[in-house]
Amino acid sequence: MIEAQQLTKRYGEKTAVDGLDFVVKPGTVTGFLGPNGAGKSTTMRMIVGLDAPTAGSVTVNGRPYARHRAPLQEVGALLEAKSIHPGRSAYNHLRSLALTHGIPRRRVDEVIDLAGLGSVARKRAGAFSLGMGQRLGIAAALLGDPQTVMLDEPVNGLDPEGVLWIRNLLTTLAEEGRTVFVSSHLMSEMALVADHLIVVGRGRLLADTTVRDLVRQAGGDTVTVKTQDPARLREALAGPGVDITGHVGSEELQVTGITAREIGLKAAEHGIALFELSPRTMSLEQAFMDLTRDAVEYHGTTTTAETPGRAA
Ligand SMILES: Nc1ncnc2c1ncn2[C@@H]1O[C@H](COP(=O)(O)OP(=O)(O)OP(=O)(O)O)[C@@H](O)[C@H]1O
Repeated sequence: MIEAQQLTKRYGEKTAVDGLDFVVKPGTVTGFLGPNGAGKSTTMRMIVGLDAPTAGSVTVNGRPYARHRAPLQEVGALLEAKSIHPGRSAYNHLRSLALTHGIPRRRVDEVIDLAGLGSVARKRAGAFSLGMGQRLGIAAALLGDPQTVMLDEPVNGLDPEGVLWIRNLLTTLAEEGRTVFVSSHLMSEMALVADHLIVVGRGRLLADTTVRDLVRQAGGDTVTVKTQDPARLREALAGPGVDITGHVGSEELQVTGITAREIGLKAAEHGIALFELSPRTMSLEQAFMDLTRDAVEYHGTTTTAETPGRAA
């Protein structure tokens, strides 16, 4: 559990985080969303004591991070700043972290496997691709088997397989009852993995809601599903508030009132093959953009500068 109360950080004139109140609960994936410069990384740094709040407070499992006797076993964090010696192997990096925190050696092997680093664990971390670096960072975050896991933009630099791996990992960690807090500036990514969303803009709280409610507010909770067995899928998904339409004989259904994730899980539970599962993400992105429009620090422009003509 992470609890922020009137959490504030000022850098000189700049207020990066402005009176944030929120609670991140265990057993679910909470997405921390906001446009660039919204204050997500600053908030996360304060959660693990890398930055001190100017005002307010933030606790992890009831205490400020620094007051925990074994913080690595309490909170595992992947923050953007990497502190890995480039000449050291992934294995040695994790091994030394484990040694200094009283974590048994077998846990190092476990997280190496978990992060899919087995084949490169003995190579120099300095030669790692961005994606491998992310995996190593996540392995380090999980080393202490922490109850709370916090990841800042974890899918950055990952290939599609890595993105899928992260999604499954986050869901599994939440299912194990852990608190999972993950930042992103991509609504579409969060919609696939998070149950709850905390949205910030210019350091302020803009929304603290479920993905489902946000989508519903935006009127965009229709999911297109293509399946081998539409009749059985209809039966499996039927429930209060769920509406399913589709042409007779067609493999395609339009489903409202239930998320794509829930549809996927139900289909898997009933052993029904799906060929397509697409939430109407445009309206989700739109909901996010509407929410954060006034809070975006750096607006792009659609007018491009004139390119100087080439001399004939
Ligand atoms: N050390 C610092 N000194 C001065 N200003 C800072 C510092 N760190 C962050 N800021 C400013 O605080 C604001 C919030 O930054 P932060 O990195 O927390 O945002 P973010 O939501 O994580 O953004 P991004 O998605 O781009 O990573 C920005 O305007 C940033 O320029």
